[in-house]
Amino acid sequence: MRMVFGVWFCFPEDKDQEQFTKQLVYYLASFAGGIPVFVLRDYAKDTLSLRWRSWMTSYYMDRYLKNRTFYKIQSQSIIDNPDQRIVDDLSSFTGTALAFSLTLFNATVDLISFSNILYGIYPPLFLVLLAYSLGGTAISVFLGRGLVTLNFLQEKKEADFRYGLVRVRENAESIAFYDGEENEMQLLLQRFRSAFDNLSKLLISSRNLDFFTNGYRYLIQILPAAVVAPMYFSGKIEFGVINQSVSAFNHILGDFSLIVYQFQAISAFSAVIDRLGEFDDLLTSSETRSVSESMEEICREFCTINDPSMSNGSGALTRASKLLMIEQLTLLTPSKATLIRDLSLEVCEKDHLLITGPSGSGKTSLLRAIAGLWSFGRGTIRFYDKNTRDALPSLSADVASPETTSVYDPKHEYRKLNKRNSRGVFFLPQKPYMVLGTLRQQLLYPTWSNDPAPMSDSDIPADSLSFLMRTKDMDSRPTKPTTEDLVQVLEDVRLGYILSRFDLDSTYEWSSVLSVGEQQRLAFARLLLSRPNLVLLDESTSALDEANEAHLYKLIEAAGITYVSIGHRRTLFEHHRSVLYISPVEPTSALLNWRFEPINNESAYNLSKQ
Ligand SMILES: Nc1ncnc2c1ncn2[C@@H]1O[C@H](COP(=O)(O)OP(=O)(O)OP(=O)(O)O)[C@@H](O)[C@H]1O
Repeated sequence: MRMVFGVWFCFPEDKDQEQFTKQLVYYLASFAGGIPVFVLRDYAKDTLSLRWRSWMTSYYMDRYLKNRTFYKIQSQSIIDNPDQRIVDDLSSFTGTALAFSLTLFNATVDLISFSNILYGIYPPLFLVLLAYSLGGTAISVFLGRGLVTLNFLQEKKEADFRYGLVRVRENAESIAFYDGEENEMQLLLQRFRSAFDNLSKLLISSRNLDFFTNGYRYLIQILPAAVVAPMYFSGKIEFGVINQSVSAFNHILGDFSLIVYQFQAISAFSAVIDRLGEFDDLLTSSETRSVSESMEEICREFCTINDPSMSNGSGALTRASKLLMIEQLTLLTPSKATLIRDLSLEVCEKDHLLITGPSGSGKTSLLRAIAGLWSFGRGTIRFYDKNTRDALPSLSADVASPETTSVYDPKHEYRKLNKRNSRGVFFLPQKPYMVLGTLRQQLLYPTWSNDPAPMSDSDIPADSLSFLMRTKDMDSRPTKPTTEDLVQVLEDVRLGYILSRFDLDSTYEWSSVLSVGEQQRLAFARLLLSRPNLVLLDESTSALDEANEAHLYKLIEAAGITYVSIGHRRTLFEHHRSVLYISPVEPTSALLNWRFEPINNESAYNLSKQ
């Protein structure tokens, strides 16, 4: 704005008052017209930036959460702080990219307008200015070359420090029990110091660059007056032309020196682009790998068998009741040590299996492989979905896999469906996971979200962004449990009493306000609501007393859910039909390190003694 009005409003040196008044009116009129234009331009820029950021955030989150990329990044420590890249980097990328584009556009318009003026007054001045700014740009790029790396590191270190503080918040109770404040303080200070040291280096580099930038900016200021003044004294030009040339010179200098003046902002922007580029490459490679799933050495297959096959004699019936088959499965650690060798087994309906063995023998890794979270090894894991949509008692859910197409192929009995997950299988991890939200949301997780009934397009507010209004795929969701169902299931898992303390719709930090045993019972409540065909339980009752453990196992058995549990407790044997005992692999032996046995009182006793 200053740029536009500054040149128009100058005093006429011949004391022509009429001309002065005319210019004053022009000035005020442009001022009145210009203000809304400039304010609305900034508003439009910020709104566009916000919308762009919203779209990019939703796009990146989608890819981050797809194909379990978030899990791979975390478990293999592939890149640092993906959360910071999604929150801060995307925000500054969209904001800065638009601001730079606008600055570039303004500079181009400015350059075109003022080049004519300056070139008309004295062409060599224009050429000197061009040479000066090109030289200045080259020197500032040379002096500031380390700034991109320093900015990159600064982003990382700040994010590491913030993550350290988040971990203290998340693990407040454990830290308080350990009296670990001093250690935490040291660890956090170490992270902060690292950010501080890097920032100090960044400030020194910026200061050095500033010496040059300021010298560059002010050294040349005298040039236009020095060159043009002799022309005025010799009467070749009028007095106002000196002002005009100085002003035009400064404008063109600013336009040509965009890189010099904005170097620090540009280097910070480059660091953001580097971090986002790294993240984007990782997400793309994860997507490509999931497309070529057949390349994975541990092959997971999902098969659907049609109901008609169940009536084709007893053989077909046996086959139809199969839920899970593992063939020749060898599990390795990332460092290629063998955990489990050539495991083959099958789990049929109601054939509840207990997996046991010493700590570190690979039980959880086996469950991870079944869930598709562990890819080190080889072999086949096959899930069967009988498509028995109405075979289970209907508390509230219909769990037959909605993603599969029921296909009966008489030649092969089943067909590979190449999908990553099946709604017929549910996993309860060792550590109960409580989502952020209400008690109702805890219970509905992960099958339903707490959104209201299906939204039609007309329900979506006109100004909302469609990509932020995501709901779960309606067709694939079983019927949502009612409030009565939720209360009933809490009673079933003996958690009814918490309703006197918390409302179903109250929000708390549930992992802090519920005991671990209560959280485990809540996880069973989720399971009962979802009613899968098969559940894999990883020490999911470890925090419970024996009476509650027995009660929960009876509940899921009565609900028709087949379960595979990992556990060490002797009491677990009575709830299972067979046991898989895994022992640590002997590096020098080629023998199998597992044993599969039906459970009877004697074997239960012997195995529990090992
Ligand atoms: N992400 C990983 N990277 C490297 N090694 C791992 C990883 N996860 C597990 N391991 C190793 O694999 C081995 C088996 O781990 P796993 O968690 O399957 O044991 P587990 O039998 O379930 O033990 P526990 O009974 O103590 O829970 C362990 O030695 C463990 O250190």
